[in-house]
Amino acid sequence: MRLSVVGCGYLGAVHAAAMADLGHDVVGIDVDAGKIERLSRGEAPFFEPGLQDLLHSGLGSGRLRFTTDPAALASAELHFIAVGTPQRGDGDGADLSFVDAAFAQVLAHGADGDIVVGKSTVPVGTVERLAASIPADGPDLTLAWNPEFLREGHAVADSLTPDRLVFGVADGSADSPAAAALERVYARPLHEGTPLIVTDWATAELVKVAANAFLATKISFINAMAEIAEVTGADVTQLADAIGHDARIGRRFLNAGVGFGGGCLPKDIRAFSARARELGRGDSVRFLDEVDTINLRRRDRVVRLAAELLGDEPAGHRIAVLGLAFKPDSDDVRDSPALEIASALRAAGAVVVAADPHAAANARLRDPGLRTVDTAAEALAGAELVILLTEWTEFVTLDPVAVAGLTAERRVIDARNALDPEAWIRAGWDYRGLGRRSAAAVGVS
Ligand SMILES: NC(=O)C1=CN([C@@H]2O[C@H](COP(=O)(O)OP(=O)(O)OC[C@H]3O[C@@H](n4cnc5c(N)ncnc54)[C@H](O)[C@@H]3O)[C@@H](O)[C@H]2O)C=CC1
Ligand SMILES: O=C(O)[C@H]1O[C@H](OP(=O)(O)OP(=O)(O)OC[C@H]2O[C@@H](n3ccc(=O)[nH]c3=O)[C@H](O)[C@@H]2O)[C@H](O)[C@@H](O)[C@@H]1O
Repeated sequence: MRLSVVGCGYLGAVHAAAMADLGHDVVGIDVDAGKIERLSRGEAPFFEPGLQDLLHSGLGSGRLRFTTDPAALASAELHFIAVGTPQRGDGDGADLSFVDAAFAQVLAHGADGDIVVGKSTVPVGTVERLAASIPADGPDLTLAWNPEFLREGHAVADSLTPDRLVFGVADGSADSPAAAALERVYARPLHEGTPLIVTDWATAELVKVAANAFLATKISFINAMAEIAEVTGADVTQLADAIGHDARIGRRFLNAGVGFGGGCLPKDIRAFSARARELGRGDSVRFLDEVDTINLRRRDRVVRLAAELLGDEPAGHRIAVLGLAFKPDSDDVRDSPALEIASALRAAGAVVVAADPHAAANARLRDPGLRTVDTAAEALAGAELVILLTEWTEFVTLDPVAVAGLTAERRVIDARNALDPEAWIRAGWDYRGLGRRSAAAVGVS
């Protein structure tokens, strides 16, 4: 099929390349000329494992191209909208101006019979509003919403072999032309057995925010347990292992630490709450405000713990920060707990030296005064405190014996509970996890 993807960011660039891999003719459109230039050269504009190869094969096949020209929409019969829906500057709700602008472009360049498929995460009711906005003399477009569940760092596999597909169509019927068109788009994964749910617009919109709200809740739940563990001497990692063996609970997304960040979970739960309030159902998801509060409290906890370990005054002390991205295998620093903590410690006067394999440049764009270095060893040199904030493999596999010689003091905060406490304690470190058992209780002398 002939497809367009409007918006080529973390979601759209991967989606465009994945659609070409599924055998479609795809044009990716973005207003950012620099991004389009890099994509057209086969260069991923952000770090995402496997994306570069997927781009190369798409461009090489002749089935994938990128442009800033919205007139290219005319070459496609089905248009994916993958632009951003960030938190509004003046409140918790989603800023839909990019979605509206992208839809206006499709209206301007699309043709009768075209199908518009939203992938951006939007508040429930958005599709209905867009459909109602089509002018009487506009093209006869059909709207569908196909929410995306990819995870950064796993985006290629998640796009090529999703764990489920959700098609939201006007009448909620699998027999509708829009559902049939989407079945052709996703013929390969559907043939491979990917579960499909065809539903109405509102359910499809809600599925997406409900999924992210559930994941965020799971993380804040375990972080709340970490807070209790901290005052009782219990160990939250063992607690997570123990409850996670119950298949009804499951161990995934029960890693306590510094909490969730990124361009999605934080803004999506806030937008969901804001939308529920608009609908007069704020009470139904009020717990999400608590989920947000618990999450943000974990960042403060790390800043306070750092101060405590440095004699209550971080000013002037050298701190090695390992990790700036909101999660490993990504260069994304949007609402990154790691970056926020590094910046807060700097603001408190600490001499912060940070390392991240891929996110340092993005971090410096947001905090230009932040000192970054290329390797963990450089960050650790002379440090009085080490804080692990993003669990990149190269950080969690550091040898505590070998790196002990680099730092001025052997103090480490494992803000992701990703290190082996016993190994670090045995190597002479004052190890602090978040909600993990203390050195004495681990039984290491
Ligand atoms: N990043 C992720 O892992 C996922 C994101 N989502 C959702 O997908 C949407 C996009 O998210 P990201 O890709 O992370 O955002 P992003 O900010 O990385 O990408 C958005 C892109 O849209 C472009 N854009 C804005 N207005 C445009 C227009 N009128 N025409 C063409 N391009 C335009 C921007 O230049 C930018 O490149 C959001 O709603 C997000 O919640 C959903 C699932 C996963
Ligand atoms: O809507 C989106 O954009 C996406 O948001 C998340 O994906 P992503 O933000 O890429 O990353 P996650 O793997 O979900 O991690 C989110 C945050 O939670 C944190 N996290 C995750 C798991 C955990 O156990 N503990 C924990 O603190 C991570 O460090 C990270 O900061 C969802 O997992 C995707 O399904 C969804 O498509």
